[in-house]
Amino acid sequence: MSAAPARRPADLVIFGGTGDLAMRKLIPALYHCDRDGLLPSGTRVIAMSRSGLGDADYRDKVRAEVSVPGATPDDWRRFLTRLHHVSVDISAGVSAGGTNAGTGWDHLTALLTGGEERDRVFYLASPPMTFGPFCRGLGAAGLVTPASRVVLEKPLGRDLASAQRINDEVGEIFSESQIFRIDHYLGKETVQNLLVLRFANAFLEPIWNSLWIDHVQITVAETVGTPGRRGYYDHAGALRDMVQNHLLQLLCLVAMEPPSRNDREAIRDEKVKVLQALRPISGTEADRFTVRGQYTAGHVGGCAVPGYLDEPGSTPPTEASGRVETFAAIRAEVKNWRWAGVPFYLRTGKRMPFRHSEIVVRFKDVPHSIFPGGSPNRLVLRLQPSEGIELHLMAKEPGAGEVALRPVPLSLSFGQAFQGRVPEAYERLLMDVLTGNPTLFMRRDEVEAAWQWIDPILATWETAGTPPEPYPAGTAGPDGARELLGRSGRTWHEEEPA
Ligand SMILES: NC(=O)C1=CN([C@@H]2O[C@H](COP(=O)(O)OP(=O)(O)OC[C@H]3O[C@@H](n4cnc5c(N)ncnc54)[C@H](OP(=O)(O)O)[C@@H]3O)[C@@H](O)[C@H]2O)C=CC1
Ligand SMILES: O=C1O[C@H](COP(=O)(O)O)[C@@H](O)[C@H](O)[C@H]1O
Repeated sequence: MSAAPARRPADLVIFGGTGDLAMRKLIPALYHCDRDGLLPSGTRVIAMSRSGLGDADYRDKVRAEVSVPGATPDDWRRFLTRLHHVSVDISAGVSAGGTNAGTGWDHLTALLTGGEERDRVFYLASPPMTFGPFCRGLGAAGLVTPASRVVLEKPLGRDLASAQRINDEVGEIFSESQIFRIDHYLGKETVQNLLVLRFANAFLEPIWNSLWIDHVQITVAETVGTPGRRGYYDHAGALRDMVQNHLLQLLCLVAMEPPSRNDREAIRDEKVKVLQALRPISGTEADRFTVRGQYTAGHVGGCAVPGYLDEPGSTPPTEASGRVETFAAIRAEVKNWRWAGVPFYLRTGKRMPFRHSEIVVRFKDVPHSIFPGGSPNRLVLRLQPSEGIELHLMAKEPGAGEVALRPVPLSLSFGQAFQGRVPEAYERLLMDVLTGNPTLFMRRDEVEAAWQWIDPILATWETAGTPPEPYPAGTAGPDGARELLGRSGRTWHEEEPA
């Protein structure tokens, strides 16, 4: 495991500790950190929600709902003793000066201020509109010290204006160096490896530009739908949930200039420049260069699944549910010297036929072909389900007679090359927060530059008055996504010869 162990015990307060993110990702990641000996003794995880659970109820809930392959009873026992739960309703507010008896804030204060001194990390795994009130609550309760840190989950806000408002509200309580804006894609091994591939190998840089590269495809396809998440997803959609953050971060890492140092500010400076160079897409261009879809009933992995509108959710579908996109595809362009004229095709969707996330860099045709057939080289960076890199080269099919060409992949599988379990992104990132390393987190200007580009697309979609194109669950998205590339004679990677 590459993460550094924490040196001092900490209190990690997870606001939203009963939610989907906490139960599916954060708690399993913390379990692994604990099992790998990275959490000093005395480190506690304090979950917060309105649920009214006590410590014992919360531990039972975690044990019943969280599954960790290979977990042992002893490891569970030790880990569970670290868990606590505090009930609080953020909408009830908090008042300064200790008049919060019975609100949950007094309970949190007692937990954090009694006993040995620990680092304090506040992880906001709750809807973004609760971030400001929660930080105000912490400030009023006097719980923020100069060494405290706060982690903000994505998407930060719904648009540029709300992101700025939340950043301002959080900034009233925490300084920028205390704020860790998380995008868990930056904690994935292959994503970090992209920087190493580009900047620790000499051969790629000379061809990493519009002279050699025809286009780039970035795909994050999921088989999961959104059961139980309607309350969140109806107000988010794929553009806010996935493109504004994960896909744009991937695009930045592919397109950025070489930073002068492996240093958090140098890397973040280069990413911001890419976001600022994105060609704006609005009005009629949004119709030409973007596609949105919503899944209907279908089959995924041989099982029948309902459409988005029939997903069981905490709330019944509304008019907003009919307009929300579960699939988005965009033809983006980075307007600078290196990338002039190179389309970056971004695509993400729920209920796709396979879970696969990848970046495909498609090179240009050879300038003069002396063999029949053949196809351009492709560099494929696989993020999920297994992580690895493939370089598709042209090779001659064995045999006499006329030369026949076939693309053959040179493959590197991280699982095979590096023995042992590859840590989940959240393990790495949680340890970075606990040890105070912000390199893989987003700076305020990055998040806001991303919204600046997303906003006009959102505005066009919201005023369009047309619903997203339907696509059956288990298919590769609406027809429009194929047409987005097809207009230029290109095809999505999975439709090219293997
Ligand atoms: N789920 C995922 O895979 C990912 C989610 N995220 C982000 O994480 C955040 C949470 O998402 P998710 O876990 O899916 O959402 P959920 O709706 O599943 O969970 C929300 C959590 O916040 C608590 N909460 C909500 N409102 C209040 C309130 N007023 N006072 C106190 N507690 C409150 C809820 O508890 P209760 O209702 O009991 O009070 C619950 O614990 C979102 O910002 C999302 O974008 C980011 C990456 C991945
Ligand atoms: O941030 C989010 O990410 C998950 C997908 O994460 P992955 O690591 O499993 O690829 C997505 O399902 C969720 O909707 C979104 O909020």
